[in-house]
Amino acid sequence: MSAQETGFTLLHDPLNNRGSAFTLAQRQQQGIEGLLPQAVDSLETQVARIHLQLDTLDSDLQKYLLLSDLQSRNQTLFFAVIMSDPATFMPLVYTPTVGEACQKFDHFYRAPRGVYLPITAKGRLKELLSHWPQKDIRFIVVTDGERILGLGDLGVNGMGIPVGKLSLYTAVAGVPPELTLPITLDVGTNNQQYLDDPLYLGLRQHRVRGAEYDAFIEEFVQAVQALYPKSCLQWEDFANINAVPILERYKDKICTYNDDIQGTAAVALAGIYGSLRISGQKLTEQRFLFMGAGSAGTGIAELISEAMVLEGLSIEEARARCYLFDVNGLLESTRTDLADFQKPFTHQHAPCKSFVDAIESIKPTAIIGVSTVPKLFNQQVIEAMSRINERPIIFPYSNPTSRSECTAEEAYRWSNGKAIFASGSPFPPVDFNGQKFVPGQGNNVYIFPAMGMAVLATESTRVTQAMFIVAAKAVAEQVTQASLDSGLIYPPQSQILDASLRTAAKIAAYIFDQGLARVAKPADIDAHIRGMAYKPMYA
Ligand SMILES: O=C([O-])CC(=O)C(=O)O
Ligand SMILES: [Mg+2]
Repeated sequence: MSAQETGFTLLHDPLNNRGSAFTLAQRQQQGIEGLLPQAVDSLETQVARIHLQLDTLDSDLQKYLLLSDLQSRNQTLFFAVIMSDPATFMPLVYTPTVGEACQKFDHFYRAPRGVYLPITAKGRLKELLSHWPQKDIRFIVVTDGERILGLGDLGVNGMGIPVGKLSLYTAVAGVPPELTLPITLDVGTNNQQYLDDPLYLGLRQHRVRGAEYDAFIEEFVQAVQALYPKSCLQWEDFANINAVPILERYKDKICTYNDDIQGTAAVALAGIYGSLRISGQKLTEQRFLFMGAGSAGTGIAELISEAMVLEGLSIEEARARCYLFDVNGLLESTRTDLADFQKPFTHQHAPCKSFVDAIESIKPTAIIGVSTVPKLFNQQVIEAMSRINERPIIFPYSNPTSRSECTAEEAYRWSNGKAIFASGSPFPPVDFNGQKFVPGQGNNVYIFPAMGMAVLATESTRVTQAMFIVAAKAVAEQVTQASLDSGLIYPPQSQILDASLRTAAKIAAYIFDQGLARVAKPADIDAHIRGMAYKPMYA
């Protein structure tokens, strides 16, 4: 706790508040004796009290709100609770519950969190950013709220996503919370429901586009660079039209990445590597068909292609093994409605409007759903995949659960237990034909916190595509044979902190080898990272 901070303000500072765990000596020293009941709790007792409070609530949204209030009151306790049982708490502070929390953010708004930068403040972004109390910021997750999960344009209500992602940087990979900063850029919203809602909290105008938007982003990037020169900027849940050009513009200039494009790509690649351990096949033998042709789909396709190049294919041969399908059908060379970023995956093929026909013709070994449209992997689709493949790879990656292309139960049932399955949002285990299947969560949460920890430990100047391939391999390597036997192709969530620290160490080693680090290489990278990792304890 800081020297000047005494008394009442200390009890209202979430970074330093200990609530009922302040010792009697601390209470006397800080002038807060009498402001708390007499008992002095251990952190364990405080955690048990929160568990008890959560048990009285029956909706996940209520639990989310309780945890969010706790985060604004006592951060140590918040992280101690989340880290006490990540498999239980991740679905509450992250997908799927965070999706519902974002949709209703303006109705349930309590304490402010993070920084809001409206386009009406252009020219003054540095000033607004400087109001954030912490000065050493290493990770920023920023959104403009236009494509929140698969839920679409939620305007400033999207702030739940940067907040949730950064909580996981800490809970899942040990990045100290005071080094993180969630930001929402408010350029308006095209969501009429919000524009008509008197409780909506953002600018009441349609989204700004074009040169004015680009200039706003540029001013924002410059302000971040000026105030936080060691920070890594993570773009999150921007619409394709902005996500792709922003990443292109900045990826070779600053330490930055797009989680939806690159983080999702890496977790998909990890899932493919894991699946190949089950099927015994080679990456270069696979054919991928994507449902959805946005930046997540092309991002995965590109990273898979780059990984195939490492195994001997040319980039053209590799991309030729990745096909995309969207609302207008298969991406093929007669289509005239395609964007530049989709063209590398647009191949010679007859026009095809039916996904099942595309499966019959292309004979993919894997289908990956990034469409945000639920139920597109229907019985016919899964049956077709199961006819063509001994072990079809079925990845419905859209989030939250309500947008998933199919459920785990459907995939196992319709494939007669043959599917190698992973989904973007979590599904519970499935009993089918006397066998228990544990579906993996193919979510970028296996990647972005680890990437953050690696960047922190190395002060890397860049985040490169190759770093995501290293991350994917590191995640897949850790999956045990026992997990694979139950169908689980990712490390179990109960051990996600340990898994992320291992992944971070692998990425960090690569960063040092590539000369991208701004700190000297420690003798033992693993120990260095574990030593830096945040532990939820009162200092
Ligand atoms: O947040 C998640 O669960 C994964 C993700 O980035 C998205 O769906 O946009
Ligand atoms: Mg996202």
